Amino acid sequence: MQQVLSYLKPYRKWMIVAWALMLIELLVELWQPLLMEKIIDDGVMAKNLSVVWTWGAVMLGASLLSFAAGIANSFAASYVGQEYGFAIRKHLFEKIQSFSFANLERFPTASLITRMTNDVTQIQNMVFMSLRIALRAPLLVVFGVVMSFAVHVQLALVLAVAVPMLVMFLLWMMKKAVISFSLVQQTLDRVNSVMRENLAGMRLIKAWMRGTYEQERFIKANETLMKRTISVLRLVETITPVLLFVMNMAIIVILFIGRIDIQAGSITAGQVVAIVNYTTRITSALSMFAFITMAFSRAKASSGRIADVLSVEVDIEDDKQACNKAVEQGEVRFENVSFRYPNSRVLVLKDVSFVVRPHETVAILGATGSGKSTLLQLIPRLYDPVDGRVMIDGIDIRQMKQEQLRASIRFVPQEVLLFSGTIAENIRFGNEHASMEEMIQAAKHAQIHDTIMKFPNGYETMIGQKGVNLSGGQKQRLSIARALVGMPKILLLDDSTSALDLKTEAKLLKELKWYTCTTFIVTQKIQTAMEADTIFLLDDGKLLAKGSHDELLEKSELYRKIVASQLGKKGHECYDRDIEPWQLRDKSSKQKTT
Ligand SMILES: Nc1ncnc2c1ncn2[C@@H]1O[C@H](COP(=O)(O)OP(=O)(O)OP(=O)(O)O)[C@@H](O)[C@H]1O
Repeated sequence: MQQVLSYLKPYRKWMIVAWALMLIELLVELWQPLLMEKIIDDGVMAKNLSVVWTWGAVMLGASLLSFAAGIANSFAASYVGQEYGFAIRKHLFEKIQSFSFANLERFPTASLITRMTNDVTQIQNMVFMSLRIALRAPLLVVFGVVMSFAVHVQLALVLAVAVPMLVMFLLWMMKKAVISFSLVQQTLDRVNSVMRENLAGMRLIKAWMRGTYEQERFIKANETLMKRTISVLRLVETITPVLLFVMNMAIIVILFIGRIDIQAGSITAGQVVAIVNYTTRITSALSMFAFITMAFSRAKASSGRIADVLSVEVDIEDDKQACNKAVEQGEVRFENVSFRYPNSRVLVLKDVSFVVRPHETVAILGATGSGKSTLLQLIPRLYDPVDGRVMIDGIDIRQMKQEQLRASIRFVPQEVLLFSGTIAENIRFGNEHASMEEMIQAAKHAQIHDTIMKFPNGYETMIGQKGVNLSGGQKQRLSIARALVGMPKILLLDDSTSALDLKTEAKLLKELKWYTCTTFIVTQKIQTAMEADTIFLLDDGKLLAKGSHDELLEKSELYRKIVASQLGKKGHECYDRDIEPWQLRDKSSKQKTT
């Protein structure tokens, strides 16, 4: 809570103003029963109309002052609440942006969204309440009892018994409510997560007719949320009836004793009315506790969840002495690199060592799950190895500024992610300063320019969320264009040409030679690998073999098997470099069918 509340510091002045206004309201409220006492005893009972008029006017003026202070306090409280919410959301967003992949994996996306929206709103509400009623209510209770003693000690004793009992009861309820509200919040996360998965996978759900299953999943999550919310509301809703019962009993006792004392002449009617008035004001202040309890319990649960995000130690940060040098050559060296994902004990890369010279093209082949994507992700330092080191241009990348490192690398992940916006905006995501010519050039090299020109609005064509209105191959080529426009020193293509036909892919790979960058291409296709200068053969996280196509045919049994399984030919026949790779596939498939 303390960490989250520390963001209130810049609004201290406004908070003081709000509390000062609240104090004016409180003072008027505490003064009013005394004014009533005066009007009743010196005016009504003494039949002195001028006292009634004079003190009635004072009471009216005090009420107007309290009303104005209340409105001004509301404005100040809303201002602080909104500004504070804005600041926390901003800090949360910045913190999440600084997360490494490993940090991100700790929090489900839906949970981060709930924390940034619903949890921040809960804290905002608490701040508003703290400035508006949360402090006023307890002060009113304490000073209400004190003032009652000032009016009449014997009658005030009734309040001195009832109020502490109720306060104890409220504290006990608050403790229980905090636990229940944190459960509600977790269930809300679950509902958000089911909804998010459902919306993201709607096409698959419809195509596979899994609507009923999804509906049941949602109903289950929604039902749990409803039940938990009802149970916590029931808890909180018992507060007001208990409160009213005890305070009404207190009023009956005060009136009973008051009647006897009036007859005995030890108290005036005005004093009894004043004490009853304090009692009703204390009751209303205590009943605010139900709302305050609710708001504080929710805010406590929410602040814990927000603090969880804010206090995450970002595990990939720039070293203080990190060099601020851009990548110049693009030489990539792995020295005995081993890696396991933070949430796993299994080594995914095992003692991998290699050097890739600047401007060389490397194809990475290997079975699914052999660690190809993982190897690529270590180059822009999305994760740090558990052993060994990754070096670029002779510098350990942990000694480089991440901004410099990543500015020179363009990573095209396996799963294409496009943003809603125009095609031009999506390509410029790779280089916001790219001119139209540079953009077209990148699109041409990525073999997507002609397709774009066929769209009625060309480069201004709007792309739907995640590129829904594009084919798989179009999306892949667009994401490659986006990488090329950044003129990278190191280009990482993670199976990014899998949806392309062999002819288009071969053209694209040829155009890549125009770029003076070191290129890593993860692929499952032997024809793609054959285009590279060097092929890495990964097997179960180990770099089993490396070399050119010819060298691997000679020295690797596994490579020969892959070649034979894909091309339907004996390895040595693939030496025939007059045949374009896509022709090789066509030829082999024809052979198979004849
Ligand atoms: N974020 C992660 N957390 C834990 N384990 C992971 C994570 N990502 C991948 N793995 C595991 O690491 C291993 C290597 O995965 P990787 O994605 O690098 O394989 P790959 O060779 O690229 O596979 P594919 O060809 O299917 O894409 C797999 O066993 C996978 O289950």
